[in-house]
Amino acid sequence: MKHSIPTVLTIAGTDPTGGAGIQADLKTFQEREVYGMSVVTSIVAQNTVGVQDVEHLPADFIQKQIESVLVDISPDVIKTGMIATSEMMVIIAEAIDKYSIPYVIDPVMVAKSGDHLMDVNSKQTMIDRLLPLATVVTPNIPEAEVLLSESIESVAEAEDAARRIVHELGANAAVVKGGHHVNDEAVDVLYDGAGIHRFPTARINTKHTHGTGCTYSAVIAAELAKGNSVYDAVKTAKLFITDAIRYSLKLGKGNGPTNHWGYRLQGLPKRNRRIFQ
Ligand SMILES: Nc1ncnc2c1ncn2[C@@H]1O[C@H](COP(=O)(O)OP(=O)(O)O)[C@@H](O)[C@H]1O
Ligand SMILES: Cc1ncc(COP(=O)(O)O)c(N)n1
Repeated sequence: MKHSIPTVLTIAGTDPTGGAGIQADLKTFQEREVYGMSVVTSIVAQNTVGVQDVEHLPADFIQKQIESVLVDISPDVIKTGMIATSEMMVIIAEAIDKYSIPYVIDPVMVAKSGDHLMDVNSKQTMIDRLLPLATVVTPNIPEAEVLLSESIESVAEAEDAARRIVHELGANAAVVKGGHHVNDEAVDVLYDGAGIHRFPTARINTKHTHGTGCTYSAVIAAELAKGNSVYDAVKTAKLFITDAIRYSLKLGKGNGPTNHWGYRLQGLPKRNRRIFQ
């Protein structure tokens, strides 16, 4: 730990409805009791229904924001979410490399609404420049399929994908998340370079999963900043996101946000939970 408290910097896009992106990351950092900082890559006009418009910040201004943070309060961990273009990826990779900071990459490509958040032509830059720097990469099934150019139909294939992302694409560890499997379990699989670990939970029947991936990777970044192992960080992230989905807030007209303090409700008497169910 570099400072009096663990510190994490997120570099990502925004969600004005507060369920995904930078806003979800900062709420999660606060819940995990690490000091959160943020650099905006793109300003997204979006809500629980979809993405209405996107304004990308110039890459050199993203670089300026990163430099402002890094020269002053150097984070224990950097997390990235939405990075729309190759140019942005190169600038971010250069900063992470220059300052040698542990790095969690959530390779955000398409929002739950189906809107594209990453230019499809920048996939190779993500693979060449960002993945080799990653302490952990957290693709969902469609993202792992794009990274590896292969389809994933089962948990065994997800395990294989996690291994390949480490051995062939150079990440230190990979978690392939199970939210997109069509079965009654949501199984995340971690390959940490030494072995495979499965994190299964029952699938919760809800449409309120906006920002699950952002929240999950933010927990991993927070736990790594505290000095925990990748295995323990993923275990905490899975517990945290399961309660965030279970106690979701039923906000919005579409796929609503999760409840970033849901895990605090575990163990409370049932009557105190009623408003969340
Ligand atoms: N309906 C669900 N029930 C339980 N867990 C879920 C559900 N949907 C997603 N998850 C969990 O939420 C986390 C994020 O997964 P996923 O939805 O695949 O990512 P993304 O938001 O990047 O698409 C994972 O831990 C996954 O297992
Ligand atoms: C700025 C930003 N970053 C990421 C997501 C993905 O969120 P989801 O988990 O709903 O796919 C998003 N909707 N907006």
